[in-house]
Amino acid sequence: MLLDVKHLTGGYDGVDIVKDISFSVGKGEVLGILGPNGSGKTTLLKLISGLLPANNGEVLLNERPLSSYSSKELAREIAVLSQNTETSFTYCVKDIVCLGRYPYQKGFFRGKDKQDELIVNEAMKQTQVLQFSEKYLHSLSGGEQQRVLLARALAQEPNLLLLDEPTNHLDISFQVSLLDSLREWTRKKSLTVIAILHDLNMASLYCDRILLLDTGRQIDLNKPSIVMEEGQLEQVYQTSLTRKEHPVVPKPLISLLPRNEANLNREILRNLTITESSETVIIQSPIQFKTLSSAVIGAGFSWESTFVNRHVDKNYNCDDPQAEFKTYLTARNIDPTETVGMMTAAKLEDASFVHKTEEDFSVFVMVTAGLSNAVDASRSYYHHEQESKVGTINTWVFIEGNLKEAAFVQAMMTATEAKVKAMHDEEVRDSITQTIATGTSTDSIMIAATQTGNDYPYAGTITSLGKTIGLAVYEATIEAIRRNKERLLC
Ligand SMILES: Nc1ncnc2c1ncn2[C@@H]1O[C@H](COP(=O)(O)OP(=O)(O)OP(=O)(O)O)[C@@H](O)[C@H]1O
Repeated sequence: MLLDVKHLTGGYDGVDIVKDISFSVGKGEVLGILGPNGSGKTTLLKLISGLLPANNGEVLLNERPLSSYSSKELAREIAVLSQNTETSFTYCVKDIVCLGRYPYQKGFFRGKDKQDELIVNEAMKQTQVLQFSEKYLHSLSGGEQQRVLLARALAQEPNLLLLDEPTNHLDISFQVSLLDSLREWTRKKSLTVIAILHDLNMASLYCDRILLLDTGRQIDLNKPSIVMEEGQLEQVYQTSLTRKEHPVVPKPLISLLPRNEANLNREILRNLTITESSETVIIQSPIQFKTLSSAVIGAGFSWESTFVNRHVDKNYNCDDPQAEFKTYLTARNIDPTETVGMMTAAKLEDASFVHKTEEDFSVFVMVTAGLSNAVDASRSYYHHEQESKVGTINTWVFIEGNLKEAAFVQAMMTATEAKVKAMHDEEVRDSITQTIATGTSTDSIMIAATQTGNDYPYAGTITSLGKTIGLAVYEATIEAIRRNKERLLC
């Protein structure tokens, strides 16, 4: 281990600020320190760097007590980028970065050699401050000063880099570039980084492990996916927040919840405006619903307030239906960025609507069913060619409640199972296999929740929410199927 911190306790004027902290950091690791204001993060960093003497416990660097290092020796091992940028410098940028080479100078009057020049240049290149070489530090912006001081720390060629809010003054591009560079240096040069970060998501994305502090105590030390547990962060920061997984990399992301967004909002389902014509069924809401859908517009998870089920001719064929649908919506003054849009060749006059109100929540379902393309999912393997027939069952489920993501997925399963049962009970058949169909080959579904009111972690078939979804979707699908059958008979 490069660094071992054992039962470290310390503070100011005999008052212990950080208490009994223990952890080890290996070569090439990035350790993030998180915690609320005043929780002791900077104090801990000062104790680790030797700037502040410990009242108890010890810090071992390369298995040697910190106190056994001379100050020059220590400067070759540890570089510190502290929170307050030193704007009082009257040196130019290059001279400041050169100060990073001081621990390597042997004689008092010995100047910089070629090696020093190369290292200083490289550090300035990596932090993108070469263009400021001849400028004075105080003439630069806060973010530029921050990068110059980081260049000085890098010029020190330390094994351990201690950073106190290194992204403080940086815009998002420099934040990402700095943290990307840190990651690269840890891999290539076995540099070890301990960084105090305030941005939970940056910590999640860039740290191997996170040390979480609260009132000077070690609350957790683990990888981000474990430390960044919703309840634990809410407790430590005394703030409402919610955790989601990053859409691209396997790391958690934290979103803050503004207080007024958490208000109860009952009766929303009764305030939906439904406009029906042969061309569209449009449902509009005064609030945005959180939706999970397989729609042409607004697929996946999103927040939407307008829901459009659009009739298209059975010969509708378009290379880019998404672009075409967006143009269609825009021409009708409907904002595609707040819309879930589905298409169907089914007659929209046959749409069925079912509303169920329970004590704690309500569910509203709309189904349109065209059946000519009905398929048995267990035997669709025997469909050799893509049939040209068009038929779609579009199912919309609106829920008044606060659903966890798992509940969205379960609501989708429950609604699908209810649809399949309706197909079974109405004996809708797959025209190729002649077995009972389970749906059509182009079915689409949407679960939309107000995210207000009671919490629903689950929506499986035996939960109170699942029971109501199952019944409402079943009834609506049966009705839509019967109307479609009647139309075919006429
Ligand atoms: N030089 C000092 N002398 C006395 N008390 C101090 C000194 N520096 C900090 N403190 C106190 O120690 C406590 C922890 O401060 P510290 O700066 O370590 O917290 P922090 O977690 O880094 O906070 P922040 O997120 O606000 O930067 C605070 O209550 C602070 O007032």
